Amino acid sequence: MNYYSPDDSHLKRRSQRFVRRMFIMRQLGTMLCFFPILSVLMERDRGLAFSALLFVNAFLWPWLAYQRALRAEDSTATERHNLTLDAAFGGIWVALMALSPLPSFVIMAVLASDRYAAGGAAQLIAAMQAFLCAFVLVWLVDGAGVDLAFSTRTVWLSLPLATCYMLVLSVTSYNLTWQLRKRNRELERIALMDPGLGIPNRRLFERRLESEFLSTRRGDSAGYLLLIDLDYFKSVNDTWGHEAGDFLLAEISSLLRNHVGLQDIPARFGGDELGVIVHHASDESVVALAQRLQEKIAQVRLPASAEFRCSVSIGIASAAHAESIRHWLRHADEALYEVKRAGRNGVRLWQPSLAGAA
Ligand SMILES: Nc1nc2c(ncn2[C@@H]2O[C@H](COP(=O)(O)OP(=O)(O)OP(=O)(O)O)[C@@H](O)[C@H]2O)c(=O)[nH]1
Repeated sequence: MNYYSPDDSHLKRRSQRFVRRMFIMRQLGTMLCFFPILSVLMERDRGLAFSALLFVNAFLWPWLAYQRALRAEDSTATERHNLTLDAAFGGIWVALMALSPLPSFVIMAVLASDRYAAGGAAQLIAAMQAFLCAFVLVWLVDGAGVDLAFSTRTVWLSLPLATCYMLVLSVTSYNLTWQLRKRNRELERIALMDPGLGIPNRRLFERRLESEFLSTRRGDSAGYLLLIDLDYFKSVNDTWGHEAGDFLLAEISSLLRNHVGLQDIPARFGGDELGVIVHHASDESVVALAQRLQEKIAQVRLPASAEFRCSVSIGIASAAHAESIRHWLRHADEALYEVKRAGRNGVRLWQPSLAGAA
């Protein structure tokens, strides 16, 4: 089962948003088309019946299409069908205008860009087919007239359609892109943060590790890596339960967030192991920072036990001594191993003499 696929209610909400957006665009489009088409129909003396039909298409059809899509089992598919019907109606009006060039081309441009924005190439092709079928049919039945003259009034009445509609379409498309970008950023944040601890996860940590390593290599900073491992954490779980273990990890993470420098990055390295990338430090200052963290962590208490004392082992390595990120990580691990080996609850800075310790 794919746990990440959207559920039915989510899909329904998304469909309804699409239908509402299309309703607004359709209302605006048909209203702006109404005036230039009416102008041409009047110039060609098409009679009241066509004007009435145009009125229905411009002002009633958007409501009918909206209700039809909203009530449908599959709103998105019905709305796509509505979009194709719009194109067919467009073809009918272009035929009845005897291809009057200005309104016809503006209507075709609006239909094409709108269909493409709503449903990509598939929607555009379906719309073009519907447009051409309706156009050819009505045009032939209507006597295949071609009237290339148009009045100044028709020109003026076509301008709002050519300008306003395109502007609204661009704004709508931009807003959608912006929302998508915002959602992507949120998804990326979720993918790179540890949900329980509110600090970066190992994936983000490794990315930052790389940029810190390169920055140290360039001489822009002096990066250090702290690997922090909780001592006897298994016994915390065994004695006070997994929830107490989670609580402890969360307390220590929030403590790291609050006590490392603004440019330093705390993260969950995995399991009960945490890490901090220190952006710029010296051997003395980084050891002092690790000891301060150790003291703070020792003050953390479990709600279930006042006697409980927490201790951590911290291995430190400088990026300057490493040839690669892998080496840097290994050095920190070797330093941590040394602390564990020496009885835990300590801080150790990697030195070349420790190479191969772990
Ligand atoms: N509560 C809780 N426990 C976790 C989590 N992740 C890992 N653990 C537990 O952390 C324990 C780590 O155990 P070990 O690697 O043996 O380490 P330790 O008991 O701390 O022993 P030393 O590191 O040698 O001092 C395991 O029992 C894991 O189940 C977590 O997110 N929450």
